[in-house]
Amino acid sequence: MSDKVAIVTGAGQGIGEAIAKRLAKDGFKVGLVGRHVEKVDAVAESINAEFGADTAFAVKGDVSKRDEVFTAVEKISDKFGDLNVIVNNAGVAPTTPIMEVTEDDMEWTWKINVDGVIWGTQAAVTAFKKFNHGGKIINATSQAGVQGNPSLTVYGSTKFAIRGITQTTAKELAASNITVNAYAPGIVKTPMMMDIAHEVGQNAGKDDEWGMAQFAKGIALGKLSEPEDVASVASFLAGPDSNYITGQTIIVDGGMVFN
Ligand SMILES: NC(=O)c1ccc[n+]([C@@H]2O[C@H](COP(=O)([O-])OP(=O)(O)OC[C@H]3O[C@@H](n4cnc5c(N)ncnc54)[C@H](O)[C@@H]3O)[C@@H](O)[C@H]2O)c1
Ligand SMILES: CC(=O)[C@H](C)O
Repeated sequence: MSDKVAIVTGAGQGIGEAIAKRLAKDGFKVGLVGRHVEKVDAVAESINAEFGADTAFAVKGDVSKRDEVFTAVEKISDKFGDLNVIVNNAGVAPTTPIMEVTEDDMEWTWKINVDGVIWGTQAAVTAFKKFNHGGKIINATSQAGVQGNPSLTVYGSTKFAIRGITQTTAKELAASNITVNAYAPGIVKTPMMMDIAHEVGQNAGKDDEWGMAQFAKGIALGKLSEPEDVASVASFLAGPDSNYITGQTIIVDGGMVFN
């Protein structure tokens, strides 16, 4: 059981929702941050119904905007009186065949996926120091940040970048008793992945199932993961058993953990 406080960004659906629910089950107070406040409110309500009122608290915030991230972290840490873990989960994944990449694709995707990790890290470290203790930073990369995926150059470049940020910040923050790690899911059944499968299928004149198969066959087990599989790794990284692990990326593929 934990009496600690965690924040999860992009917690309105998919992997972020699963992580928020798992950390609540682990005993955390959970702050949920999302662009669409009605979605994170709904997840917070379901968590409070299951784990007790005031377990979860939702705040609107766009992770690409530094001020909104700091405001969200301040609101949540003020509400619960502490902060111990942040999960920089929010992300977007446009399908971008290399010859179709635009400047907007690059700016939009990097501002959310990469800037969002930087702002979440800065805001969390600011809170850890305010409460005079260390903490844990957990970033969302991807198998697409470990191996190149065709049609995902822009997205994949952000996920490779997040692995690098995880390593650099882990070294910078170790002296402050702050660990930084990342989870790298394989192919997980979420709206993001369904959208990619649809786009890839459409681009090839095929159906969504064909599009999904283009990714699953490239993954070690060729199996799809559930958001809860990823949440189990986030639970480990948020808990005390991972206190001496930092700068690492844990691959979650087909419901199994690889490294
Ligand atoms: N689904 C997969 O197969 C898969 C695999 C590997 C990695 N990932 C990563 O896991 C994370 C979650 O993915 P998912 O599949 O649950 O995605 P999803 O699209 O289903 O959910 C992402 C959530 O993030 C939110 N979000 C997007 N931009 C935001 C912003 N600017 N500010 C705040 N919230 C924002 C969305 O509203 C959504 O609720 C992402 O970082 C993704 O790159 C997903
Ligand atoms: C294709 C993939 O790995 C996800 C979206 O990160």
